[in-house]
Amino acid sequence: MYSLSIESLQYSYDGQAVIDDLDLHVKENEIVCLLGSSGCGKTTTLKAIAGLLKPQSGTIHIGSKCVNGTDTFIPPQNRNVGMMFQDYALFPHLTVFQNVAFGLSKLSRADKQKRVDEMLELVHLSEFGNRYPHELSGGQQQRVAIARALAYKPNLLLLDEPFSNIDAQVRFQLISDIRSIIKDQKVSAIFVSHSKDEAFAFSDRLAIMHQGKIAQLGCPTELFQTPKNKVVAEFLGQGIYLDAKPSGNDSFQTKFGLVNSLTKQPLPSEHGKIFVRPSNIELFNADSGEIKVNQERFVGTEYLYAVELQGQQLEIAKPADNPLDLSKPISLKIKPHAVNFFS
Ligand SMILES: Nc1ncnc2c1ncn2[C@@H]1O[C@H](COP(=O)(O)OP(=O)(O)OP(=O)(O)O)[C@@H](O)[C@H]1O
Repeated sequence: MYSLSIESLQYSYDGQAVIDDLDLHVKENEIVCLLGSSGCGKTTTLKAIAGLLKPQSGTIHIGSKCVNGTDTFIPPQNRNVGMMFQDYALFPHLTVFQNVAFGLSKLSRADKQKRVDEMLELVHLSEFGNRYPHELSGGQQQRVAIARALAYKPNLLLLDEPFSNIDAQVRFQLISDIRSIIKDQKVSAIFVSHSKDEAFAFSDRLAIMHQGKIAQLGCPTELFQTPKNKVVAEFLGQGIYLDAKPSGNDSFQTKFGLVNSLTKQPLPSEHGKIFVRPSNIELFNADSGEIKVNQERFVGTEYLYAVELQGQQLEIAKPADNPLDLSKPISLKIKPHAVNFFS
């Protein structure tokens, strides 16, 4: 069974479709990231799941329970969904203990104490129960927010850009900590982000959103190696398109030589384009070569060389201990990789 199933969801603001026939299925104990550019409908999707807005059509099931359908609309407080947002929204006038206890009014005093103690221990803040939010660091506040969201044992956790206010130096440690906490608690979660680095670190599968739809759902390697379309390929990182003609079922003839693919697939015989990321291109000094470097940049462990290939700009790295000699001819080769071909 899925912990969340969304089918044919439609939502418009003032007649303008923002979610357009969206389908999404999240497995039990799975963390899925909704990843996409600004305005593609990520937050609106979360709000529809939480019941903070009412979609015009489509169905949403949380576990086996229908929370949104033709004749059904379960209000947010009855969906058993935990939420955690960018600004943490801790109550400033309540202590850490009181913040975590906030949603537990139905429990007896002793059960409440036990549950909050468990939660604070889980997020390593047992010593901080009497502090107020302003007496905590950003990362500690975020851990209180996760403790509060998990305290009443939600079936599903919704996280909207929860790490964007956290200092970059501690962000990835916090992401790893919160991921472990969610996995320990065996809760499914939907996480909204702009950042693919955060998404890779935090989630099991990524749903790339584009114009109100899921363009593709899969684990990071699957999306990288077999993007269904150009939107997905480009969203996951910089690259360029090169004219290419398939040759056999695992190589492509390009202006820069034969490119071997590590994945075999039936290919059409006509020309198309391959999407090549800078990491798949190697620059080197040769006896002859036509590659012109427009700019060289030293960034510590490597040099970045700005080049133009078939009218497209990109930066290609070389290790700092093996730089190019710009006074000599430069050539390139495209390394064997899982080639993305588009007809
Ligand atoms: N209350 C509203 N009234 C009208 N339009 C809205 C409203 N809220 C959002 N929108 C529009 O709906 C679209 C989707 O917004 P949404 O907040 O879901 O995007 P998002 O993918 O979460 O963006 P971001 O990454 O910038 O937070 C945007 O074009 C936005 O301008």
